[in-house]
Amino acid sequence: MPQQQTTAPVPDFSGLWIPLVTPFRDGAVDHAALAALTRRLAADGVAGFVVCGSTGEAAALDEAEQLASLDTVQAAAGGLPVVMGLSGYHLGKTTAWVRKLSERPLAGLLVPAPHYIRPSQAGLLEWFRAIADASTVPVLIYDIPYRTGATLSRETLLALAAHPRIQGIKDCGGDMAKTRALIADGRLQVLSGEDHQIFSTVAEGGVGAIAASGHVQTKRFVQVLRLLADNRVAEARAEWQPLQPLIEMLFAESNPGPVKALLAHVGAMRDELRSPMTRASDGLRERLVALDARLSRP
Ligand SMILES: O=C(O)C1=N[C@H](C(=O)O)C[C@H](O)C1
Repeated sequence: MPQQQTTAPVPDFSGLWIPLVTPFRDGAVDHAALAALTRRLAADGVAGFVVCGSTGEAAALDEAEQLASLDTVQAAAGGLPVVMGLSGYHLGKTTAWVRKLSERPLAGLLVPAPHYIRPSQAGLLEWFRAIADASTVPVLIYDIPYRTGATLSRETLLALAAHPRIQGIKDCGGDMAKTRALIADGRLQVLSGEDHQIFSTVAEGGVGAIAASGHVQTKRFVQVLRLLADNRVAEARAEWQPLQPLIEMLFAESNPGPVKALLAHVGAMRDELRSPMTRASDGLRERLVALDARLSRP
């Protein structure tokens, strides 16, 4: 009798993933706007969605709001995969949340190092292993030292790559040598988490990006990644170069203020954030609107 196959298929995290903003209306999550945004992005060719990333202002959402946002996105995503972001620094509470989220049909969990407490590399190994053990869905490491205060070393990341549930990394580490080592190692799917590094990371062998800027000019971002996947580097560069000033402007003030300002300008949502995150300044909004209009001309 043939042996039963027990190895889970390797999930595919390639392409452009959107870490969705959370639209608000008069202080509450605007589910109608979130669903409409998800449907538009799916039609524009994105590979999947991240709910409750940093761009989603997850820190300002309670658990019920996070789960309701996830439900809205999963219902509107047209079958595209959805990853859920989480964060914390209390291991017991975080693993309990991971177990609860694992009951959902998720493509993965996006997990940063615990913020504020700055554990050792051994402590970081324990954190990610405990979370991956608690999860029944794939885990993507969210390496973002400038937000968490904890730097994951190359050795730690390579050790974590041995865990069967840890399948990828959203790389905001700011260390191209580390990025290259992970790509060369080949066990983790490397996604750029820094919008201005999408081209270089994917050209060097990364599989894709999780990029807030992809909320706007979506088809162009999708096209850059498709061309790179086809090794059409010169054509990809021609699509990529006009996007760079846009990315610069979208991060000139705290994300997601600028991207929400632009989405509000086209009527996709209200220009509303939860404190302490704030709206983009009027000057930046005007410059963004003008640049987006120029990029939208055929
Ligand atoms: O929400 C995310 O995931 C992203 N976060 C980065 C940030 O920390 O601002 C930016 C990236 O585009 C996506």
